[in-house]
Amino acid sequence: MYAQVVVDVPTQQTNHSYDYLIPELLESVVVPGVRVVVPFGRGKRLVVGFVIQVLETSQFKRQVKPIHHVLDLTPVLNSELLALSSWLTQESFSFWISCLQTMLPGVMRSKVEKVAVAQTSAIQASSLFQGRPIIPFPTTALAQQQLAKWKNQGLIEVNYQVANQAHHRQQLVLKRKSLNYQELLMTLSGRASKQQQLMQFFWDHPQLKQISYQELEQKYQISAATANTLVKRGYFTKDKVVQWRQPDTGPIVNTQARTLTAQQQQAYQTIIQAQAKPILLEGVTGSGKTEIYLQAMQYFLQQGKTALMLVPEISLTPQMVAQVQGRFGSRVAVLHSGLSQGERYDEWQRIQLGQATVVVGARSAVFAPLKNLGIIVIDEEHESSYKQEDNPRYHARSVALWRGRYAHCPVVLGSATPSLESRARGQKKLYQLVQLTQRVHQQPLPPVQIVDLRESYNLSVQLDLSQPLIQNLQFCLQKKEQAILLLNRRGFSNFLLCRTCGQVPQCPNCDISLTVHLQNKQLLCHYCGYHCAIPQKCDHCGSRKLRFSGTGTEKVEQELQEALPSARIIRMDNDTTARKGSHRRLLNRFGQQEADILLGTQMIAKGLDFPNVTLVGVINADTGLASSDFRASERTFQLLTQVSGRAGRDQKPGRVVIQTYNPDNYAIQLAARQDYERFYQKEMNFRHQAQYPPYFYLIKLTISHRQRAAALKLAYQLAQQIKPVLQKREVLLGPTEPTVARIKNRYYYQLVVKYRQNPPLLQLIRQITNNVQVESRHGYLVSIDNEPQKME
Ligand SMILES: Nc1ncnc2c1ncn2[C@@H]1O[C@H](COP(=O)(O)OP(=O)(O)OP(=O)(O)O)[C@@H](O)[C@H]1O
Ligand SMILES: [Zn+2]
Ligand SMILES: [Zn+2]
Repeated sequence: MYAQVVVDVPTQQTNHSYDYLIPELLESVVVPGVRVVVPFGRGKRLVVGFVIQVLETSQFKRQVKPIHHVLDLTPVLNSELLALSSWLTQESFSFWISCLQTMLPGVMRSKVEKVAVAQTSAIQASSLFQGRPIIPFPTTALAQQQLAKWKNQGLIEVNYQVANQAHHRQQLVLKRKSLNYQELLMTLSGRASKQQQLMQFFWDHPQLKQISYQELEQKYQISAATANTLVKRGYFTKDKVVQWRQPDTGPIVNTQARTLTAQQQQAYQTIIQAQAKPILLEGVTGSGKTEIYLQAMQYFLQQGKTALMLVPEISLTPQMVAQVQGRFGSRVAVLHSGLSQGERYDEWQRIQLGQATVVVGARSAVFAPLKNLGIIVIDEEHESSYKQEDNPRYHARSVALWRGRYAHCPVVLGSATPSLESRARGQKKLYQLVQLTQRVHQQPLPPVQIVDLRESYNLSVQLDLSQPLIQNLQFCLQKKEQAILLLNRRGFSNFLLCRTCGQVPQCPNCDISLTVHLQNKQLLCHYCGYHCAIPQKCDHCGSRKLRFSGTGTEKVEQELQEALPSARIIRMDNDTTARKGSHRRLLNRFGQQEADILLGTQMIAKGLDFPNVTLVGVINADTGLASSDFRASERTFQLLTQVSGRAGRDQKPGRVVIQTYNPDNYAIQLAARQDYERFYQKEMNFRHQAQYPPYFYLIKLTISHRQRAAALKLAYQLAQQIKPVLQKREVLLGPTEPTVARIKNRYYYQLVVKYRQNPPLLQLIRQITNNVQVESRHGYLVSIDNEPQKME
C-alpha cells in the first residue's frame, strides 16, 4: 500500500504530494488525515507530512521510500477538513502544508513532547509502559501498531506534555462498562437514590467513559461509598489512572430560552428552513440577534447535529460566550487565545471525540473538527478580525460558507452593519436577507447629537471633552444611569513631539514614528519591537521642550475626573486589559454598576449589552477617516453605529453624543441617523465608480527586499507579467509604497489587481506563488493577499 503525503519542507514548498510506501505493520494505522514522518530528498532527512490519500499502487513504485513512523494513531483531520484544505490552498494562494497545519491546535505544530497516556492500570503494567503511567510517544512500527490497537479500545490516549503542565498525578476513576444503564436503573431499590442518580448520570452522558471520584463528590455530591457499591455489583469498574489537566471552567449559569418577538420568530423560522442557503441576518442594534442564534442552534442540536458559532475576538465578547455556555452547558467547547496550548488541545480533542457538540470561538475556530454540522453562525460578520493577516491569509467567513455548502447547512451571517460584500450578495439573492427593524422592547434607536469640534466650545484650552458631552454626562449620572465613552484610536497613537523643531522620533529600522508607552517609560515601534527609553532632549535639535501629542485614554480619564469629580470611571484599553481575564472582570464590575462611566478604545464598541447604559459618547469620530483605505468610511460608519447601539437597550431611553471635526461627512451623518440603507446605497455608488469590491475582486501582492531597488525591480517585473492577462476595465495599481515603506530594514512595494472574472489571472497568480520559493533564496519576500482587508 502507498500513501500520498504532503510534506513540510520550508525551503522547498510545493503544492503537490509525494508517494511513500506504507510499512506492513502500519497498514491499518496509515489512513488519510494521519501525520507521518518520512525521509525526504537526497540527504534523506526526516520531515513531517500529512497523508492525503492511500493507494493500492504508485506510478513511482520503484523509487518510493517507506514511511519512517507515524505521529498519529488516528486521523487528526477528517475527510471534510482534508477537502477543505485543498480548496483553501487554491483560494488563499498559499501552500497546502500551511493550510493543513493551520487547522490544528498550535501544540501539534510545535516541538512539544508527545506522549502516550495509559488509561488503565493494566496497560501501565504492560511491557511497553513498564509500570509508568506516561511514556514518550514511541517511533518503532511495532510499538505504534500496539498503541493503535489500544487506542481504538480506549485503553490509551495520546497527548502533549506542555512543559509547565507536566506535573500530573494519579487519581481514582469510575469507568463505564458496556451495559444498558437505563434497564439496570429499574432493578435498583427505590431507596437507593444516590445510586440511581449515578446510573442516570451515565445514561444521560453516553459519550462519558469515566469520571473521577473527586469530581463525583465535588460536583454531584456522590460519595465514594456509593460508587464502590455499584462497582461491587459489577456495574462499573474502578481504576487508578493519570489525571490530566482540566481547564478551569468558571461557574455556568443556566439561561432559559425567551419567548421570541414576532420579528425574531420570523427570522428563526427562515433559518431553520433555510437548508443550504446562507442567511444574512441584518438586525438593528439591540434587536435580539443573539437569542435567535441560540434558539436556532438549539433546534439543530435537537436534531442530533452540531453547531459552530464564530465571534470576532473572544476576549472582547465574554457576554456572548457566557450566554452560549449558559444555554448549552458542558456540551460547549470554547476556543480562545486566553487558553494555554494544552487547554486548547484538550478542547479540540473534546470536539474531535464528539464530547463537545457546540463550539464558540474566534477566527481559527472555523476549523473545529465538528462532524455533522447543523448550523454555522458568524456574529458581527463585518468584522475585519475574521481575516487572518499571515499565511494562509484566509477569511473565516469564506471558510464557513464552504463548510456550509459541504454540510448542506445554514450559515447565518449576523450584523447590524453588514459588510458591503455580504449585503450586496443579499441584494442579489445569493444570500437570503432577513431584516430585524425593531429593538426587542420596541424602544426607538437613540437620538444622536453631533458636536462640531471646529467651532469648538473650548477654543482656548486643549480639552477632549466638549461642553455638550459633559452636560449629558452630568445629567446621566444624576439619574443614576451609566455611560460608555469611546476613544477611537484606529490608526492613531501617542507620539513624542519636539516643540522647538517639530521632529517626532522615528524607528531606526522602519519608516514609522515611535509611540510613547508611559507605563514602562519607553518609546516603542509597533512593527519591529524596537524600543528605547523616553529621551530627555530632542535628538535633532537638542531642545528639552518635548511634548506628548495625541490623545490617550489616561489623559481623557484625568479630564473626566476633573469635570465630574464624583464619577466612578473604569478605563479599558490595552494597558488595563493586558492581564488574563481582566477584560471580563472590568466588564463585570461595570455590569454590577460599580462604576458610572466605562471609558475605552474600540474594544468597548461592540456586543456589550448593559440595561442601565443610557448615554454613549464618542470623543473623536474622525481618526479612521483619515486613512487611505477604501473601506475607511465603511469602518467608521460601522464603528459609530455599533457603539451608538449600546445606549438605551432596555426600558430607559438612550442618547448619543458624537464629537467630530467632520460633521458633514456622510459616514458620520448617516451613522448618527443609523441609516444603514442610505449608507449602503451611497457607498455602493462610490465603490462602483472607483472599481472596488463588491463590484471588483482584489488581490494584493507585497514585495520586499533589503535593498529598495531590488524590491522595486521585482515589483515591476511582476507588474509586467500581470498586465497582459488583464481584461477590459480590469486594473493594476502600482508598484506603490505602502504607508509604512520600510519595516525591519526591508523595503516594501505593493501591487493591487482589480479584476472581475479572470481564470488566467488566477492561474498566473498561482504560478507566482510557486516561484516565491525560488525568489526567497535571493532575499525576496512576496506575499499574496486574496481579498485584502488592509489596504495600506
Ligand atoms: N425575545 C426576547 N424577550 C426578551 N428579551 C430579549 C428577547 N430577545 C433578546 N432579548 C434581550 O434583548 C437584549 C438585546 O439583545 P441582543 O444583545 O441579542 O441584541 P443584538 O441584536 O445582538 O444587538 P447588537 O448588534 O447591538 O449586539 C438582550 O438583553 C437580550 O437578552
Ligand atoms: Zn527638536
Ligand atoms: Zn521598527
